[in-house]
Amino acid sequence: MPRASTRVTVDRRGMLRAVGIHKSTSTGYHFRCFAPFAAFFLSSIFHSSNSPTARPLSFASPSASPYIVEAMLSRSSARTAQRLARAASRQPHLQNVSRSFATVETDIFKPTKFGSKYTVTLIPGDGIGAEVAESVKTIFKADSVPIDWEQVDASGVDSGAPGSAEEMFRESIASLKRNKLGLKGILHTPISRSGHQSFNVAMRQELDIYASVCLIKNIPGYNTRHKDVDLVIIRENTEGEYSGLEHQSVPGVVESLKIITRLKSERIAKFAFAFALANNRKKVTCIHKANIMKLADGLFRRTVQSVAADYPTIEVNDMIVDNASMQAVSKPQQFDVMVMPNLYGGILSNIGAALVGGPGIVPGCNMGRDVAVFEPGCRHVGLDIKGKDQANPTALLLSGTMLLRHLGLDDHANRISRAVYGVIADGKYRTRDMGGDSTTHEFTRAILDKMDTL
Ligand SMILES: NC(=O)C1=CN([C@@H]2O[C@H](COP(=O)(O)OP(=O)(O)OC[C@H]3O[C@@H](n4cnc5c(N)ncnc54)[C@H](O)[C@@H]3O)[C@@H](O)[C@H]2O)C=CC1
Ligand SMILES: O=C(O)CCC(=O)C(=O)O
Repeated sequence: MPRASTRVTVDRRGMLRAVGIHKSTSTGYHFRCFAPFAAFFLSSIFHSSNSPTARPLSFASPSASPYIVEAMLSRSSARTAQRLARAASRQPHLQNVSRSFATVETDIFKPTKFGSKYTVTLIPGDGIGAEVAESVKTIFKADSVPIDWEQVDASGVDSGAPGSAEEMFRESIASLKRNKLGLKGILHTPISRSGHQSFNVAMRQELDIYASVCLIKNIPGYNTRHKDVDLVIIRENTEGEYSGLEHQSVPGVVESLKIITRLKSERIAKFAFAFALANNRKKVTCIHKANIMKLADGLFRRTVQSVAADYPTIEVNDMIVDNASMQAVSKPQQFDVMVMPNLYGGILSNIGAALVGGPGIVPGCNMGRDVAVFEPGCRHVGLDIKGKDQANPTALLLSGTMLLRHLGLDDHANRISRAVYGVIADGKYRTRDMGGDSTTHEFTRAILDKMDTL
């Protein structure tokens, strides 16, 4: 039977490092296994520090892409990491040693792997989904990425066939439960049809992929109004305003329930602080509206503050969501990691996307205890440009490279992301949303050509 463990170490700079070891006791076959650490995905798409010595906890080798540093921890190893971080911060001598600290047996999940290939669920989604998913498949194939896609064409668009949308949705959930790992576009939710539940939301709730991570950072060579934007939006994904509990008390009076629980607030807060710690980020800002929703957002805010006490090395502050929106467009550089309830995350990830170039370039993921689903961080369907060969595939491609890193396939991730950034920096091929006139196909071709030169 395969067994897995995590070794957590503190390096000579006092940084925590975790290495997953997957052991097959029957074959004696050992390999480094990154992907199973789904419960805490700790990621920053670019190197977040100017200091050459300050490297975040990372599975990427020091020679990996200068842009990308990512790390993952299982739930239990993350807990251990937190404990060790506290211990290390109290014991200065630990900052100067490099030693193996602990071995933790974990309840890690195991993505499906046949032979040397992973099976990953691919849900292209509605609107531009098919086109950008095609771009990902083409580029991954060209780089011989060891992934077999299990594609499920779920859709929120009403096809008229009774039950078919629901059936495909159920199939996508089954596939994700089986494979533990997915790449997903966005499913449309008609505004006008009452009673039609959002499949996106239902999926996050059913799989309990509770932590949405949206990476907002300027792309080198693509200038927007603000420079040096580098912030991470961590959003509770399963409750809050998205609980879907609404009813009409009497005609003309609707009650819509926002659910905030201490348990879910605590786990998203822990995720945010563990993320900050692991990625050498300095500050966590709690976004809320506790001046008005004193009970709900008050609980969220208090919970974040109490979790913060376990992370003395990370600065913490909080900000009312209205002000945060204004601050984000006027002085986004003040933000580092931001943690918030569901709806505020939707709004701020849209503001964030606009700061750095739009929804077409912002990657993201949704992390749970058992399942990880990578999807564009700013979740747009793009029905208006469906089938027009105009979509920017960057957001899905970079979400895909995050997935590769999650699997420990750093070489593939580095090559692909370098090619994407390289093409954007060259400026010759850019899609319309970035001010160019390249089609999705031309942009994809340019990335393939760039990969040949790397
Ligand atoms: N309407 C829906 O069914 C859903 C809406 N949402 C939420 O609502 C927000 C807005 O959604 P919508 O109004 O449906 O936005 P949308 O899908 O209409 O997108 C807004 C604009 O951005 C463009 N765009 C988006 N992605 C692009 C890409 N990759 N390349 C080039 N252009 C791109 C679209 O063409 C469109 O002009 C989302 O951020 C999300 O938070 C989320 C899921 C489903
Ligand atoms: O699924 C939908 O229609 C909306 C969900 C949403 O707003 C989001 O994913 O941010």
